[in-house]
Amino acid sequence: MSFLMKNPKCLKRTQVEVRSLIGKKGFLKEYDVQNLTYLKAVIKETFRLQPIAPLLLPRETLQKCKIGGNEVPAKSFVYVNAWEIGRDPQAWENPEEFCPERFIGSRIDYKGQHFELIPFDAGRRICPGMHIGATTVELALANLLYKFNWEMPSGINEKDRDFDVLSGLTTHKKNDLTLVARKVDDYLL
Ligand code: HEM
Repeated sequence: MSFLMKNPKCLKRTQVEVRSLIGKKGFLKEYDVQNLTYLKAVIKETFRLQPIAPLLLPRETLQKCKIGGNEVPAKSFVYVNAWEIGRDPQAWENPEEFCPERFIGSRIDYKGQHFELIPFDAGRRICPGMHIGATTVELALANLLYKFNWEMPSGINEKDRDFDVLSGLTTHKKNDLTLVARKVDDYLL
């Protein structure tokens, strides 16, 4: 929601997609979100810019090895910086820009096959809850956008919408995102 409030055109496009696909159905179920291409792209773009575990989980090397040409002694802690990888200019065009469109028609996904996008990590220890995690986020966002129109409270302006996070293994917003939700009458949907 923070990224969408900062990018009203993306908010509008996501909302139009959700409402036109779901029509007057009243509530979205898990199987509905499979057809929400743009909303899925919004979530991928959010995972790219703001991975929930920015350094994934640390690993300890069992024996000395080489990573990217560097000698790493045995019993070293190794961190993979998913946050930095998601903003790598060699992998992404305009990496700092929130642009869900970059995923439309792209094969890049977060399922561990594309190392430029690894919010759930990759390989043997990839998050086993990846599908339920992503679906839960998709479903919650889709229903929030379906049922409500969203506005900034009066007196809050552009510069108050920050992306500061608290330090920790997982990302939590430092300052709450406070929004005004206006319920859309069913007959208007
Ligand atoms: C959007 C939601 C989620 C994200 C971004 C996420 C991300 C991650 C990441 C980055 C790891 C560390 C992988 C590693 O480097 O070892 C992990 C591990 C794990 N996640 Fe998730 N996760 C999410 C939701 C869930 C859910 C819903 C469940 C359970 C229902 C779950 C269960 C686990 C478990 C059990 C591990 C440890 C796996 C292992 O050590 O082999 N996750 N997750």
